[in-house]
Amino acid sequence: MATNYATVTWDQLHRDARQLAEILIPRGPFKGIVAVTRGGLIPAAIIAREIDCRLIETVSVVTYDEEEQGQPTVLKPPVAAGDGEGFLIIDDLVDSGVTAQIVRQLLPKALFACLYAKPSGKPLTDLFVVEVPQDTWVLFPWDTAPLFIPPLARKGSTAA
Ligand SMILES: O=P(O)(O)OC[C@H]1O[C@H](OP(=O)(O)OP(=O)(O)O)[C@H](O)[C@@H]1O
Ligand SMILES: Nc1nc2[nH]cnc2c(=O)[nH]1
Ligand SMILES: [Mg+2]
Repeated sequence: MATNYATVTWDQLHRDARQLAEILIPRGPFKGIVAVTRGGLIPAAIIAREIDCRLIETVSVVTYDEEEQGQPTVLKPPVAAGDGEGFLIIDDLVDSGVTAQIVRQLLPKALFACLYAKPSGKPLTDLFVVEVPQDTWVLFPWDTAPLFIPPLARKGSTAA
């Protein structure tokens, strides 16, 4: 389990994805985007809109169950992207870098970009927006929901 948590809101994610799109434009144009599902799907959709790219392929890699890291499994290969030449790979984040390494092996000629990078995964990315400490678990907007919390003054009160 992580020691710390960092919550990313929809607004923040949108801003970070637009910032990544801005630094990607001079590296393009791209034939298409390969989104690493599931986490890369929403960032890829935002970036596709900004860089004006309509061809989206997916690669599905399952590595985590909740916060538990397991053996990575490729559920769907990115067949439409060939060896990756001219393609851009988008994921939400790199943590250990295992997922990025597998995707890079499948698409050796593609550019790999993500929004957030922890130190272990950083060397596996070509571009990212924000570095996150290794001991921090990023909570994406799709992982969370607003929750009622009682006012501080009522803390410890037995009243509902
Ligand atoms: O660098 P790593 O240690 O490999 O971790 C990063 C990967 O972990 C998460 O995916 P996850 O396996 O949880 O699947 P999901 O995207 O379908 O939620 C995240 O979306 C990255 O793809
Ligand atoms: N949501 C989420 N998924 C991950 N998969 C690997 N690391 C992380 C993380 O920090 N947050
Ligand atoms: Mg993922």
